Amino acid sequence: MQTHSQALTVNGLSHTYAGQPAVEGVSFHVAAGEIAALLGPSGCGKSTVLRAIAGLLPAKPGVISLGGRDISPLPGRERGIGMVFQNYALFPHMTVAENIAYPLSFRGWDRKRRQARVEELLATVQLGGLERRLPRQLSGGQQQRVAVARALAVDPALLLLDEPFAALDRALRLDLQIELVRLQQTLGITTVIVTHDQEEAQALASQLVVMNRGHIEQTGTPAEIYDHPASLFVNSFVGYAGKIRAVVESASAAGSTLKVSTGETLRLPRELRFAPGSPVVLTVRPERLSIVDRPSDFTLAGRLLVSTPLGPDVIRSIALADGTEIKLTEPRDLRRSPLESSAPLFIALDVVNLHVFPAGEAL
Ligand SMILES: Nc1ncnc2c1ncn2[C@@H]1O[C@H](COP(=O)(O)OP(=O)(O)OP(=O)(O)O)[C@@H](O)[C@H]1O
Repeated sequence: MQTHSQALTVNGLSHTYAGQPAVEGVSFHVAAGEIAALLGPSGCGKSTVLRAIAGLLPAKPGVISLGGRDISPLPGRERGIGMVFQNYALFPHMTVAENIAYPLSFRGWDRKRRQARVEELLATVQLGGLERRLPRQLSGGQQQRVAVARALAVDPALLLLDEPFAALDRALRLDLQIELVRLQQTLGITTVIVTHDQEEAQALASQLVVMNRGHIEQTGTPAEIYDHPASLFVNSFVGYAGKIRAVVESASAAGSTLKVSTGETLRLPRELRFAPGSPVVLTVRPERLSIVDRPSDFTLAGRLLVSTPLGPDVIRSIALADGTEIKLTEPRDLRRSPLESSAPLFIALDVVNLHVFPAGEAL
């Protein structure tokens, strides 16, 4: 099966529901053949953006172009877009074959041509032999594949998926995620997926568009966003980050000094763009912390609260001197004697890579 994937550009998209702004000034670009994820908490406007791209809502104002052509004035049906909704929206009284063929009848395809296309699509989504079933006679995963096949029927230049795995259990979700990536790579179709699950977004997409309260916080590859979050919100939403409050004491090219909420002083070997006296939040990724025997300019004293094994790693919850809790992960070392709960210890921070944000930023 061949597709003609095209680049998607959304520029300055806004939408209001009954005078209430839902999304404002949303702009991003997805290269042809790429898979992008619109990621953010419930209610941040992801589905609204997707529906506007699909032509189900007007982009007021805003320009949406596909393959360099402004499609904003076109009705949804003429945009060359396939969409899979959260609940799949299959017609319950139609068979699998009829559901998939539905968009083709609008295009005036005759019966024979429709049949051949349905067969091809059923093979693509590995549902051969189930064409006469009704949706209720299928599992959730099979229903989702029918919805994907229907979205692909008209050979769209863009595939939109709104929380396509939300209704499925964890194990099946992983299988279908792998299947979707394989299908997307085989077809090379430009795809935008909406999800509130950051792990799902990182696993599926080569580009993340992180949204918060109707606007975009950051776009970038999963690694860029994880390693260089543009805001405290992004840092906290994509992956876990421990948060430690501090006040900047001095900041110069030779290094910066911070007074931590625990009363301890930390030295950072870099200049911070904060004036002395600024309240800040330090964020630390669990895998970048380590337990050490002795204090230094880069350590904070802590107490082990609990250790939980997770596959090859162990996750440790640590309380700092003022009660601030942070998490640390390290490879499970079977040779080492287990750390005792409430044992005093020192946490070495990765002072090169930790992030510093203004304390006033919403968490
Ligand atoms: N039809 C509607 N009428 C009025 N307000 C709406 C409508 N649809 C969405 N909203 C509001 O617009 C905002 C964005 O909603 P949207 O569904 O786009 O968010 P979302 O990020 O997709 O959320 P979720 O993950 O929960 O689906 C929310 O505040 C929501 O309550």
